[in-house]
Amino acid sequence: MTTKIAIFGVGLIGGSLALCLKGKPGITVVGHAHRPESLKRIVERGVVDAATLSMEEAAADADFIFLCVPVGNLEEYLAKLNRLPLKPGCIVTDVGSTKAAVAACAAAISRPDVFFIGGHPMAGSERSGVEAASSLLFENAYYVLTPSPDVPEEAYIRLERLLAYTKAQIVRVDPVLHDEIVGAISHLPHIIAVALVNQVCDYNSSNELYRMLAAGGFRDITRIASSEPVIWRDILLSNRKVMLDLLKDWNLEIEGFVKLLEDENGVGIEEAFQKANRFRSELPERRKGTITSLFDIYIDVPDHPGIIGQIATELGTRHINLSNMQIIESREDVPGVMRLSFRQEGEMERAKELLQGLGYTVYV
Ligand SMILES: NC(=O)C1=CN([C@@H]2O[C@H](COP(=O)(O)OP(=O)(O)OC[C@H]3O[C@@H](n4cnc5c(N)ncnc54)[C@H](O)[C@@H]3O)[C@@H](O)[C@H]2O)C=CC1
Ligand SMILES: O=C(O)C(=O)Cc1ccc(O)cc1
Repeated sequence: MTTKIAIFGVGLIGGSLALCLKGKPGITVVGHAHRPESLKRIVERGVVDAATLSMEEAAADADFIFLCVPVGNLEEYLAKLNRLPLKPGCIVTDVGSTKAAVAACAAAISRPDVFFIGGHPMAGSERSGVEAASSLLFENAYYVLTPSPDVPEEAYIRLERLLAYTKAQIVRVDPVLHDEIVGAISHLPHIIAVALVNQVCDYNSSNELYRMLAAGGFRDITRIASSEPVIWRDILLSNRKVMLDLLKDWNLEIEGFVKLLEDENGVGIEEAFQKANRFRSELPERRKGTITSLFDIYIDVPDHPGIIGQIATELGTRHINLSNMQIIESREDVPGVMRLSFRQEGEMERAKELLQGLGYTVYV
């Protein structure tokens, strides 16, 4: 007996799910694309067993349907699916970054023999499209599910079992609460990153030195400003009410800083940094998969040819598996900083000891 999985929207998230599920015992993954160009990309990337432009064909006899399209298209996809002959017991789920709107919409078109369970894998990247998909994207990440109370436990468990292939940790959250929390920890940071980059972009139009001098710190905190505009337009509009409240609070935070500076309140500035430092140090360890790495160390490296090869060889000889290596900052007159990423904490610790032993300055 085969389990048919239909994935609508095989981009970063849909493609990563496809890679997690394809080839698993008894599973067939069918991808749906809304345009011939997208179909070609999915087939070329080889993430699905079969691909089609026909919604009907993709959905026919599917045991699970994953909607991995932009949030703004979820309602339309649900409405179209609702008109198709779906297999009794079929579970329809989505991966959208907001959950309240899709939950309301699914409730309005629910059918007794088909179950909708909202979902949101809390992993991703600023990249998009099937080319960026990875089977390891969800490993160790949280994966939120937001079933309505009338979804039978049997259906929830079936989905949870299937998602075990992603190696994510499933958490059950109320959809409205999800949007409030994710609004603060994901959507607000995206707005702030974009606003900051655009502020500097405007200054830069009268003086190119801004771009030239913008280095590590600016890049680090603005990575997510490079995220897909259509995906983020939809997320922010869908979570509009929550975002408006959060932005009011954000304005208060910023006004607080304005006041501290106006008053030349050094103690207050220190307190603000101490509070942030304390809370940040209590954040859970990074839990994401490969795209943002699990365990990173940073080392000062003199900027001379051969250094990358030397470090990689030292690690390789001791069978320490490196998942990524990146020069973050490199100038002729100062040491560069290299980021080494490991999938296992133990490997990171061994690399740290080894490199310290070889005389490198290592930071965690
Ligand atoms: N980017 C991220 O890091 C994360 C995104 N999500 C959610 O996952 C969903 C998919 O996002 P990504 O995979 O990042 O985006 P993506 O742009 O990589 O993929 C979107 C896919 O939907 C397809 N699509 C189908 N109908 C479409 C239409 N009418 N208009 C535009 N595209 C259409 C596109 O061809 C593409 O394959 C979104 O709902 C997003 O909120 C969830 C977690 C993380
Ligand atoms: O790139 C990052 O760090 C992200 O924040 C990725 C991301 C984007 C959207 C989501 O709904 C969840 C995760």
